[in-house]
Amino acid sequence: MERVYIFDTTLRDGEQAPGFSMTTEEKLQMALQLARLGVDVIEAGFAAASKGDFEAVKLIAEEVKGPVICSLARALEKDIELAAQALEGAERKRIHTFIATSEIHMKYKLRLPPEEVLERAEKAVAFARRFTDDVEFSCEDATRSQREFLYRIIERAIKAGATVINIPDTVGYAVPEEFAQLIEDIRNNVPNIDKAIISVHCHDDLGMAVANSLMAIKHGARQVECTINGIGERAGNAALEEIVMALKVRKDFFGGLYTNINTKELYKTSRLLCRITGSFVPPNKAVVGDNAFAHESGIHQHGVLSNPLTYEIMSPEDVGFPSTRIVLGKHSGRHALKSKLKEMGYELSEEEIDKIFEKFKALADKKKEVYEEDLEAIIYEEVMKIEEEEPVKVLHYQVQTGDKLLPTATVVLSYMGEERTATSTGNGPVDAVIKAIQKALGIEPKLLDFSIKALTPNTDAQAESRLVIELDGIKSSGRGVDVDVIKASVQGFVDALNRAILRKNYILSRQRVREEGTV
Ligand SMILES: CC(=O)SCCNC(=O)CCNC(=O)[C@H](O)C(C)(C)COP(=O)(O)OP(=O)(O)OC[C@H]1O[C@@H](n2cnc3c(N)ncnc32)[C@H](O)[C@@H]1OP(=O)(O)O
Ligand SMILES: CC(C)C(=O)C(=O)O
Ligand SMILES: [Mg+2]
Repeated sequence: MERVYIFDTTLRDGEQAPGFSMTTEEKLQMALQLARLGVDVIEAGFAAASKGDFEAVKLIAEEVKGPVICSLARALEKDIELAAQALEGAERKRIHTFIATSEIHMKYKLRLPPEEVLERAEKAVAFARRFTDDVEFSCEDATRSQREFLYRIIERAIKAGATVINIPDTVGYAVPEEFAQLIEDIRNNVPNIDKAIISVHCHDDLGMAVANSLMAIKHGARQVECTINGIGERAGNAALEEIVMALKVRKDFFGGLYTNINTKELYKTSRLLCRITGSFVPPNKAVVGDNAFAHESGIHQHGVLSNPLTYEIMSPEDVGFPSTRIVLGKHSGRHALKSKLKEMGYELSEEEIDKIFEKFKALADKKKEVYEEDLEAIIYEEVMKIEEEEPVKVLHYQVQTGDKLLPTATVVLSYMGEERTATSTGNGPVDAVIKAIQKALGIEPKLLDFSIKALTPNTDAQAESRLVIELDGIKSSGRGVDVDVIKASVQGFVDALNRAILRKNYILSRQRVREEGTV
């Protein structure tokens, strides 16, 4: 078994993408999570970039234990000195210095002849070695560089003391077979290559960053540079979660290679980054997207309900994803519907299910997803043939809140026609009003999920609340919409409560019928 080192550059290359800048505190929070995830190296930033980035690298170096902490630096003494200063407090530190090696970069960007680039690379590595014996050297734009020149600069960098040689596909130009050949060629043509670890750093401009990284690993690279959710310059870097899970799921193909990543932390890490940057991954994103373990079509749902392995090559638990999600929509079938109804507590005859299925399909043709509330409406109408009166009705509520006030709410509601009043405080206005409703009813349902979102991007937008609660073992969901977020939350909570109470009554009446043997 051979280890592949995971070098995370979310906080350096990832942060370079427009809209992904993080504050020092946010970078620290992310670095602590990366340490829990088990990455081997955290590239915490580019100390010479700004005072803020210097502070972030310094704070991470002092606070985060476990991984090697690294700072990027140009092949310049001033950059390397700043990197070394920022890293002083680290348990283990690495300086990562780089210079471009392609003709186009050397000619137009650096305006330096190749021999001068060779000299600078060598000097930079030797200078960095004064501060640490862990020095990484990158040949920027390696995939568009001349092979012979690459071999020479790598050899010189290793002689000068580089312990890791990174081969970046800076502009995402390579294709997997060609990139694998480049790694093979470096292994075969750089005489002292055995004294350094080969690393790769791929960009996704043509959507091949992960494929290129994996092929390089297959051909001898033992460090891979990547980012959470694949964030990074332009189209991004290779996604950490995809590389790690590919190595794990396809260990048959990758021949005994392993990483030290605790894959159960992957989803949490991805979501933390989304929350910090305010940028969410697309639903179809591999490994961590909302739909990565969701199934809407009937044939797939039937398969997954019988055995998840029919349509899932990894389990949601493996990556810390909440669970497989069976989504009811127009492509769903009877098996999924039956399973959902059972989960909701309804045990219905085949004839009843047929009726519900017909109505469900008709509804699904009109809307994207059919929720529990929609199914319940069909059940009440088609099976129970009742128009239930809502057991709980909020008649009036009042909330006091402010930056120097303890949020307090008073609620007047009716429960089965009986008027009740209660007052409660809470962490915020929504918490206070929900606690007051619970107090008035003398119940404490568990709040399993609560989200509130604006339906349009204006300050006067309608807010939509969605809640899932559990009352006496019965799970139910509710929804509320209003321009006032507190009112939308109250509506959603009461909606979920009413559904739970009605469902409980239904289950009890069915039980009674079964016990008495009458209809
Ligand atoms: C592929 C990559 O991801 S590389 C990393 C990219 N990341 C960043 O650039 C983020 C941080 N960067 C910054 O904050 C700024 O660019 C700084 C502070 C580093 C430099 O800012 P400035 O001094 O104003 O220079 P500016 O960014 O305009 O130009 C870059 C300079 O660095 C030089 N340079 C670029 N790469 C290197 C290198 N590896 N080694 C030495 N010099 C380099 C360029 O030739 C140019 O030099 P010049 O000013 O003599 O023309
Ligand atoms: C600094 C280097 C490693 C880089 O980010 C790139 O070449 O893409
Ligand atoms: Mg890069």
